Amino acid sequence: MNVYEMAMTLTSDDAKDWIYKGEGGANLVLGYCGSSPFLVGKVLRVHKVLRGEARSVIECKRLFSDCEQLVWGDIPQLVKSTSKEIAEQVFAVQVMGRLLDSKHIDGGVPIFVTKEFLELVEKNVHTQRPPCRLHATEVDLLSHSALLMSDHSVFSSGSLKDNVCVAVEIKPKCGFLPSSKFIAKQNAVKKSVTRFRMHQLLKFHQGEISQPSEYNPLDLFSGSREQINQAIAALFSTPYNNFRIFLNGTLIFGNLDGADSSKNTVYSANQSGEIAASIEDQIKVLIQGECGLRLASFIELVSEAIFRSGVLDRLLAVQKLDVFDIEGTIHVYYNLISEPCMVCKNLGDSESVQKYYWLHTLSFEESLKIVRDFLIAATAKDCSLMISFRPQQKSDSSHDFIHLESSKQTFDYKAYFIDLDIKPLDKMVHYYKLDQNIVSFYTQCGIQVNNDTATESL
Ligand SMILES: O=P(O)(O)O[C@@H]1[C@@H](OP(=O)(O)O)[C@H](OP(=O)(O)O)[C@H](O)[C@H](OP(=O)(O)O)[C@H]1OP(=O)(O)O
Ligand SMILES: Nc1ncnc2c1ncn2[C@@H]1O[C@H](COP(=O)(O)OP(=O)(O)OP(=O)(O)O)[C@@H](O)[C@H]1O
Ligand SMILES: [Zn+2]
Repeated sequence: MNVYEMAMTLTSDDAKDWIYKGEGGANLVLGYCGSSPFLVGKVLRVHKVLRGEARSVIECKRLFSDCEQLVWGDIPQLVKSTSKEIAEQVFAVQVMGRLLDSKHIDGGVPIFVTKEFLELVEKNVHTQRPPCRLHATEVDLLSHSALLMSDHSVFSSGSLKDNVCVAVEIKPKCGFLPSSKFIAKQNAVKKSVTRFRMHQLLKFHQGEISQPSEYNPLDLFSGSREQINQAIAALFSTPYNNFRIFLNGTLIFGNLDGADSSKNTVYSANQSGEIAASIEDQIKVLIQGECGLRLASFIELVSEAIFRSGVLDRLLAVQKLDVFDIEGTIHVYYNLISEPCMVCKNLGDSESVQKYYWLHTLSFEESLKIVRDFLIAATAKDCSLMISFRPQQKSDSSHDFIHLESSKQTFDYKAYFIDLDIKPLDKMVHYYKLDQNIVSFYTQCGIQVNNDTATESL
């Protein structure tokens, strides 16, 4: 059955029931505030386009290029998708769901939306959109559909009234150090300093953030309770677009936009104290205990959920499908598009030429697999994890749960990945250039590198 057949159409009359929830670079996310039982506890993910991007270009653009049809050819439903929303749903469920465990995936349901609905919604949320996002992007009024998903910032999407829920959203980014032999000698630092750390320093230099994040993805993915705890504590200090907390679906910590303002979210000692006190106060509906201890208990709860669920172990395994690193995969990409390799063209020494030559001898089938795995890994490096908690309800013990000794309470929890979008093949050159910029900035700055907690002299 076509997914649209069981769905519905949102028209101008429905627009008033959809409120601003958040947005990233590519999508605007709306929360439902109406009373339709089918929609309570749902969010709507609406596509955006770059402001001013020629409509005719978008209209003509096919969903998948010829080469992408080959890359994803063994998932017929994906390449035959008739809308971006269907492609997103199929990719999330059939590709990412199989790798990450379908229990943590919500593909959503594509539903029809009229142009008038999109226009009205865009107008209604206008004042809440962060200026930088508003300036750069607008709702794609030519979309005929949007993705309806469960709101993972609440525990149970059916009835919001019945219980208290605190949820965290974490964008963990890449959790391992690459070891590919195709990493050039001058870029060897990539094997000892995380991409996240180096990118933070570049963003700081470019004025995008006011201080590099204290968060270290290696801690979060370490599998050690103590290090996971450290990672969560660091996310509290510098949340940027990597960390948010919601109370009953409303943001209480971090920023909605995931863009400039959140990238500038650095708290002074005073502010940190005030914010910690405010969070302490707000989470008392979930966590019992003395004031001053509840936040630490909450961090312990989040860490324990990550530790016990193993959800990041799976994510890490998917990220590691990027075996060759972009420095190897970029050559293979040129095999696929049947164009002369722009990287080999600029190689100086014959040793490197020989090293990369091997990649150009791979068969088309082998090249397809390498690039495909790289793109899947790219999605896994950019997705977010939402974990929602509620006090355990005796009547319903079917959920995963955690007993927290510090507050002597038991909590149900659920973990879902969001933003499992397919990455376009034509982003490969961008990936290569950005990687080279990140690493060359780091090395040129004369940073003393011994390990990931290197002494930096910026
Ligand atoms: O390249 P990165 O690591 O900066 O990741 C981009 C993200 O930046 P950030 O996490 O802030 O560093 C970026 O996030 P922001 O827009 O900066 O919040 C997007 O997630 C982007 O993906 P897409 O182009 O929307 O599909 C992301 O692009 P991809 O690399 O995942 O394609
Ligand atoms: N199913 C959901 N439940 C609750 N909140 C959600 C859900 N999906 C998205 N959100 C909120 O909306 C924000 C933007 O969503 P999303 O990350 O999907 O946008 P995007 O444009 O694809 O992001 P990116 O810039 O990373 O590509 C998220 O950070 C999250 O706070
Ligand atoms: Zn090459």
